[in-house]
Parts: sequence; structure tokens; C-alpha cells
Amino acid sequence: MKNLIVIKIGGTAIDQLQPEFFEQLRLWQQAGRKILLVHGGGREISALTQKLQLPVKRENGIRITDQAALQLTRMVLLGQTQPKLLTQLLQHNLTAIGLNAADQQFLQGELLNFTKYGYVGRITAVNQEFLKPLLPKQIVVLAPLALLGDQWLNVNADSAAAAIASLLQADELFLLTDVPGVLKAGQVLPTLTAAAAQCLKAAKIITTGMQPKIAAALQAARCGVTHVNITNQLSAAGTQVIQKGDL
Ligand SMILES: Nc1ncnc2c1ncn2[C@@H]1O[C@H](COP(=O)(O)OP(=O)(O)O)[C@@H](O)[C@H]1O
Ligand SMILES: CC(=O)N[C@@H](CCC(=O)OP(=O)(O)O)C(=O)O
Repeated sequence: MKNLIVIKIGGTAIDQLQPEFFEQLRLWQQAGRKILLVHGGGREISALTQKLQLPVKRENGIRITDQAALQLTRMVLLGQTQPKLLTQLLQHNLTAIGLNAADQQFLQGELLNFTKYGYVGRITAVNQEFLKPLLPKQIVVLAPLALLGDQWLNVNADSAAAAIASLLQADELFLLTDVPGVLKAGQVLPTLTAAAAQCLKAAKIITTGMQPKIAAALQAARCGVTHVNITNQLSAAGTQVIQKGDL
């Protein structure tokens, strides 16, 4: 989709959005760019899980999601995180609409590995006919959930944003997080290839939530999204994740 920018905002990053973020969205909209926001909410899901004295189980940065965890995830993402982001957009006079996977079968998915992760999926289809007329007029805000038939699936938000950007052939994907990019010895790496990421993972320099983020970014770069950046602000390039011939 021409002129499309997909921005993923991590659960922590939502609480740290600066006025410049909203100003940039406004400038892009005025310039005719289409904007789709995918929000996380992992920290809030874990907080509620702990409050209810249930175990928080993760593997490779992915939440192991049984029925109870799925219910909590849906509650937090659609009842707490998404309205919080929509309210901030409203406060900055930006027109936005929040959608979930079940609206016109908006986001469809498939299971990742039920034995390992439970009801965790990846996004396989976006209802483009429904989306197209919405996008020029408003910012579309999405939670990282998908439907397989009538079964809801929890999707890592980085993976959701990358899949959506790939399926829609976005020009740009920003993975906004709470760090200025991929760090090595305290410095932001300006670029990152798959091969470099593998070495840094083996050296335990890339750990926890940064692992699925980089995997998602590489996937989007491979699928033809022209610019893929991991950063903490839209005005800073942070780390550009690039597709190389050595994958
Ligand atoms: N090499 C690295 N560079 C930067 N952050 C890293 C690295 N390795 C692990 N991390 C961790 O990854 C976190 C970002 O992932 P995550 O917490 O899942 O963010 P988000 O909620 O925005 O998706 C950082 O806050 C940091 O703690
Ligand atoms: C399968 C899986 O792990 N889903 C994530 C969805 C939210 C998310 O990714 O939020 P952040 O981007 O804020 O971490 C979760 O349950 O935490």
C-alpha cells in the first residue's frame, strides 16, 4: 500500500510518548501518508497476571498463553492499553479509530506452536478491503491479536506489526521501544543484518524482548518493507534493520 507507515509502540513506550511523536503523526497525515499503529502492552498484561497471583510464563520473549492468559491478554490490550493510546491521540487532536481482530475478520492468524506456546499465533491476513477506505481519514490503531476461526490468538506485537507491514507492503516500519536502538557496549548500532544479529544473540548481547523484535524486523525487511527501524523516537533512525544477501 503506497505511502503507508506502520508504527509499533511497545507497552512501555506508550507511557513515554512525547509531544514530538504526535506532531510527527500530524505532519505525515498532512503530507498524505497513511498511518497504522500497532500497540503492545506486555508489561501491563504481566502486571495484571501477577496481581491475580497467576504465573507469568515467557519463552524467547513470547508469552506462553493458556486460556486464562489469553483472557487476561485480551482484557488488557482491548480494555486498557488500546483506549489509553486512543485517548492520547484524542488529546493531541488526531483522529483515530481502534480496531480488533474480530471487526470484519480484520486480522486472521495461525498457531505458532501450540505445544510450546499455547494460544499464540502469527498474523496471516489483513482485511484490506475494510482497511483501505479508513486509512486516509484517520489513524488506525490495532491490538496484537488475531483470529483463527473463532479462536483468539495472542500475537507478539513486534511480530504483528512486521506481518501487517509485510502483508500491506508498507514503505516504513518503526518498532518504537524504550531504548534508542539495538545496543552494543552502550552504543546504538546504526545498522543490523541477520548475520550480525545471530552473532550478537550468541554472545548474549541481544537478549529478552529484543530477540523477537529483531526477528520481526528482519522478517519485514525480507518481505520488502523498505525501511525498518528500531528506535525510541520517530525523529531518530536508531537501528536500521537491513536485508542482506547472506541470510
Ligand atoms: N542488545 C540490546 N539492545 C537494546 N535492548 C536490549 C538488548 N538486549 C536486550 N534488550 C532489552 O530489550 C528491551 C526491549 O524489548 P521489550 O522490553 O520487549 O520492549 P517493548 O515492550 O517495547 O517491545 C530493552 O528495554 C532491553 O532491556
Ligand atoms: C505472544 C506474546 O508474547 N504476546 C504479547 C503481546 C503484547 C506485546 O507484545 O507487548 P509489548 O510489545 O509491550 O511487549 C504478550 O502477551 O505480552
